[in-house]
Amino acid sequence: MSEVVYITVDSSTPIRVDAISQTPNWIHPHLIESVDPIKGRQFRVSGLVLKGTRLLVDRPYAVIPVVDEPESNDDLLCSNPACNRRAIRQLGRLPCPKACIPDVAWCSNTCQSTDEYRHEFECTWLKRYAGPIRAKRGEYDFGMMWLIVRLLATRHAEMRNSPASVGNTAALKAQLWKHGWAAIDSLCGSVDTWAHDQVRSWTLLVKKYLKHSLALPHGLDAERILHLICQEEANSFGLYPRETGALQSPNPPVDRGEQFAAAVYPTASIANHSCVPNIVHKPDEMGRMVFVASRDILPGEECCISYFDLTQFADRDSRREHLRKSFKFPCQCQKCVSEEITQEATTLDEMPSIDEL
Ligand SMILES: C[S@@+](CC[C@H](N)C(=O)[O-])C[C@H]1O[C@@H](n2cnc3c(N)ncnc32)[C@H](O)[C@@H]1O
Repeated sequence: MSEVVYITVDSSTPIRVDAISQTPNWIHPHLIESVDPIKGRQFRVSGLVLKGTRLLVDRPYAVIPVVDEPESNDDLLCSNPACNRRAIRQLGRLPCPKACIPDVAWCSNTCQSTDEYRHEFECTWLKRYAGPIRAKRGEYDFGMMWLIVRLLATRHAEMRNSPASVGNTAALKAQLWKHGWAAIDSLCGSVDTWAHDQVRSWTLLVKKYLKHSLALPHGLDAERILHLICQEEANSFGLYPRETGALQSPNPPVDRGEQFAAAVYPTASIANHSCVPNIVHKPDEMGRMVFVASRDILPGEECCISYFDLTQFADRDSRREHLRKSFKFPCQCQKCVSEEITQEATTLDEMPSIDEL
């Protein structure tokens, strides 16, 4: 299949994300990983990358649909993680034979049978806990926990297919890019980042709903699952129909649309945030995260995405407030750092001099 997707960064120059094929993952040869002392891991480029160049196509390790009224909603994604396409009712989508929850569906018989082993892992848990969690804790906590269960379900399927890949740390260290569970295992995120009350609430959720049991046979201890929640919360992406990170949007600005899914990506999660990003990102029709350069990027430059819709939080104070509340880090991007320096210089200028005192 050869499909052309246009990502519009400004109305005059459409960026062409060319021929996204069926290849699973793709990383541009100039894209490298390095470490920043403040931000941690980051993407850089080792050579010039021109505007419009595709830099990354990354398959999700786990995805959940985020839709209202799943029974009638054609935005519901196929549960087979190798597919993730829309499961359209009129094209004969299939619900779970055990009727676990209406949010689970497959676009075809092939996808359903391919996904049988992985889905079996989540099915009993969903049937038993989805209703009570939704009723007692609400949709956000349910989605967060289901994403954790789906991460564990993919790990479960990965262990069956290639058990060595889950535990062979020496071999994994030799790889340039980590794959599979090893990549998820190395995601940033720790309990220290979160408020005490938040950690306590997650600890209770782990104890009540996510510990190793017959309904959830993951074999990991409660501390590791709590750490996985912290990793998921620091690294998951909302999936939206239009691109995130366009700086010069058309007038009037076009937002990125309604969220239809949430996902965790092994490689895309290395990207740090910038309020002046040089990458736009958008999921393709299979839920793979696609990064495209939104301007020319010079050798050695950091490549950043925007973690939120820049059309919604335009001024400095609303950006900072949103980052602090939703992402829990003080932004150290080029724009925020230079605004900080300007602010400090203005404050110094406004202070009375010694002669005036
Ligand atoms: C999705 S991860 C990005 C990769 C991460 N740097 C790592 O080491 O794996 C998000 C985390 O990176 C850090 N980060 C990302 N963008 C940042 C920014 N603009 N300023 C400071 N820290 C940032 C924060 O710790 C944030 O919670």
